[in-house]
Amino acid sequence: MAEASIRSEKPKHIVFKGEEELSKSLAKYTADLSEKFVRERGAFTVVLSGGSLIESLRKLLEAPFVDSIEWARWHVFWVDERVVKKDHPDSNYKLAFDGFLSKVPIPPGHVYAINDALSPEGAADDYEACLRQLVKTEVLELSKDNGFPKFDLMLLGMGPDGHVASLFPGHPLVKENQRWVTFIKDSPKPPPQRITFTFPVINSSSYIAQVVCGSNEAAAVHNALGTEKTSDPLPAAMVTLKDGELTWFLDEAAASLLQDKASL
Ligand SMILES: O=C1O[C@H](COP(=O)(O)O)[C@@H](O)[C@H](O)[C@H]1O
Repeated sequence: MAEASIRSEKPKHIVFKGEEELSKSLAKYTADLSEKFVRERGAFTVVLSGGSLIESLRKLLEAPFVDSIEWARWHVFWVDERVVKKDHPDSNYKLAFDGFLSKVPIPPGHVYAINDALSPEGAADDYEACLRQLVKTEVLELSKDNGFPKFDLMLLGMGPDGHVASLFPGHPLVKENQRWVTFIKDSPKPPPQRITFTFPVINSSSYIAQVVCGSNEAAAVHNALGTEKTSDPLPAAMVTLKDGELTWFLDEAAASLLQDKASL
């Protein structure tokens, strides 16, 4: 089992006056990384969350980003997905498709949704097999450090309880350290059946933007960005990159309980 990651220092965090400013900055950050990875290796592997994150990506759909990004080089994945049909209101794929993916020319073959005909176990196995195939075709790289897939950018949200992906506080899945993709049938947040990337995959990323807005999340942000040692950290506090860059994008409401909350 993985040890609970304890940070020695606070990760980088940027506080914005409001969600509008955050969204603009997130678009530039994402576009700059797209340009870097397309130049360096001809592809950009991007992992999306569900929830409010998708709305915060809206500025990518506007000038100058929408015209300058090489969308054809993007490969899009989900850090977690609800095991429902792709046209179900709870589907993270549907949320991203309706609000973002249907508005940009990413080739449909580069959008890796789950197989919604399978059980949670089957869908997790199938998604992991898909990732392994993409390693063979060199779309996806492996971490030299631990052999887990290394995505270029993960765009993560966080729930008010401090969960990330479908990794919930106190749930044994936070300790999974073998699988790339696993499943949960008792998610405390509905719907109960989901698949999720595991922490070794999340923590092998090159870049992570942890995007959090609103006062409902303020206590979890305060907890997760603290450096106090605890044997039972929030999942959001377990996002930690040894060989990558983690940046928290916060609005003033989400940062309201932090001491250093000077905003841009
Ligand atoms: O259930 C989920 O919740 C989290 C957080 O969502 P938010 O609406 O509070 O931002 C999300 O990141 C995850 O992908 C989703 O499945």
